[in-house]
Amino acid sequence: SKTRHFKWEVGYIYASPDCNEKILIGINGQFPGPTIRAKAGDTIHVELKNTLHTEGVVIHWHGIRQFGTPWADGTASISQCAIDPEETFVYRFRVEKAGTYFYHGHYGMQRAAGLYGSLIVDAADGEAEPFRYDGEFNLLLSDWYHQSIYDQTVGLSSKPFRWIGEPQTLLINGRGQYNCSLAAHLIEGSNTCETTSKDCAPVVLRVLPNKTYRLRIASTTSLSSLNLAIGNHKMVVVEADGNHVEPFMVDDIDIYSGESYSVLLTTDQNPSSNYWLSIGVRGRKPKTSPALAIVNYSPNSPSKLPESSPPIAPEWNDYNHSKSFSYRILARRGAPKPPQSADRRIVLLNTQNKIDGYTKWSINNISLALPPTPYLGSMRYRLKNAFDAGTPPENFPSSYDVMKPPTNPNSTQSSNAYVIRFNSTVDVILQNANALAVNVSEIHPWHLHGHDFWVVGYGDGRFDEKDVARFNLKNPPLRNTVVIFPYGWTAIRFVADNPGVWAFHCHIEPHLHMGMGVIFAEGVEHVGKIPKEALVCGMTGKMLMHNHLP
Ligand SMILES: O=C1O[C@H]([C@@H](O)CO)C(O)=C1O
Repeated sequence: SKTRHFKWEVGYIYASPDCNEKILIGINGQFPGPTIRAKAGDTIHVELKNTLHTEGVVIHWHGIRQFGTPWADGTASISQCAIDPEETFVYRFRVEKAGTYFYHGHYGMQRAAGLYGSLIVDAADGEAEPFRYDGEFNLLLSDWYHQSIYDQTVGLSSKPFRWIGEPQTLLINGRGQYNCSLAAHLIEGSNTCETTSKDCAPVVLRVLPNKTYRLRIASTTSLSSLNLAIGNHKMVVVEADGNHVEPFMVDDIDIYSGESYSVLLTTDQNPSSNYWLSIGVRGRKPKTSPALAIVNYSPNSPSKLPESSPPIAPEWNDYNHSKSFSYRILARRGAPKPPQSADRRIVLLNTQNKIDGYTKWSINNISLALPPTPYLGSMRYRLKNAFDAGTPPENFPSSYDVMKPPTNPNSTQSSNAYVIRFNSTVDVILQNANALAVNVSEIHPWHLHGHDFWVVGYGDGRFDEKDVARFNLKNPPLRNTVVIFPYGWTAIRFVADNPGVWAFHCHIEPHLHMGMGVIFAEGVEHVGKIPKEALVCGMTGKMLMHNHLP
């Protein structure tokens, strides 16, 4: 195995991802950031310089466990201090498992400003994936707003609340078309795209007939849940979040923010034609046009547009369609099985509510407020008063009606954390509920840092003790992100075997910003020597840490 070195500068750049010029956060002048490609077992070494003018930055390596390197998880206030402007921080960590991953900013709403890129881990030398393919494509999906993340952040934290609304454009590999469609000639009422900027040129997947391609698909959207389909073609799902799944064939896949998949695409259709790859919004009434890419059968010209309309996506609120897709995702035969019982069960009720008239999201009536000192340091060094004391609740009142808006919408804020016994097995039940408005319950994709977890069950309505008997302990899929459906619950199981402090949160950027997350701490006493640079800032910080007082 190798150490792979990268030297990055994070900074603002002018770009036109959807043919409209904006400023966004790029890396080395690129958007999306450079793709990291490595082999399982390699060490990644990223020397990251912050060249943003007036704000800190951190980068989270989404799906990478950071086993033994919890300080490299890249979560501001949790695993490290934000890196100050002009400072350099070294992220050094191992990538243990082959799969499709990505990285992104985890400070404020910087991910939504474009701070993301792909991280792809190939099988180690001498190892093979349990499926074969002739070539591959990488599709990093995102959504794009014309409003800046500063406008958004202030709006979300204002009274009255200003919601960010739906995105203007969906992007594939950082490119999209605003307010126009490549398929305008086939879709009544849509505008033709007239632009020459290569920033927003359509993505073309150039294929040969009768081959099998692996499409690596990851979503780092700020808000949108997505559905992806390819005209005339079926896909076989083989990977989810860096874990092999039992292969199954579909017409379309749903992908929520924070998730990744690999699908196999066999180019067995009429080769004289090209085909659309289309991505649309689900779970929220779509106001954003689908993003289109072109599957270009060689030797056709890539500019030969497909003759048929883009594939019809399922209705945005067809939750049965989405559920049946999620329920089909099961571990591949031979995959690691979960412990057959858990030592602890934590039930997390997700509610939208109010604090002093501000709109928030809370978990068991606590909205997460991050402390100024990163938990990893304050817990490792047992500092008092660095964050709120006390254990957050493990459950919610049995009188709470998850099908109705909260009778008392008022909630509280806290930075308290769940401390989990090292090496114990934990079940978490994510319970969805009605939001503040009547008859509204939204999709939330939850992402756990530092772990993969088994998805052991889903259900509608309120979770009940007797649902435990229905948990799938035979072939539950391992993942790092899982969705809770409107008015439903999702059960996960994991082993707390990774010393560190880990965020567990809704991957919707504005929802995290509104407090939708919790903190898990496990085995912090076993955390090795934390690089001082993670916990202090500047030379005075280093000097004081070294106790070399003048
Ligand atoms: O957090 C959210 O706030 C809005 C809405 O509930 C209030 O404007 C919305 O759709 C969210 O997901």
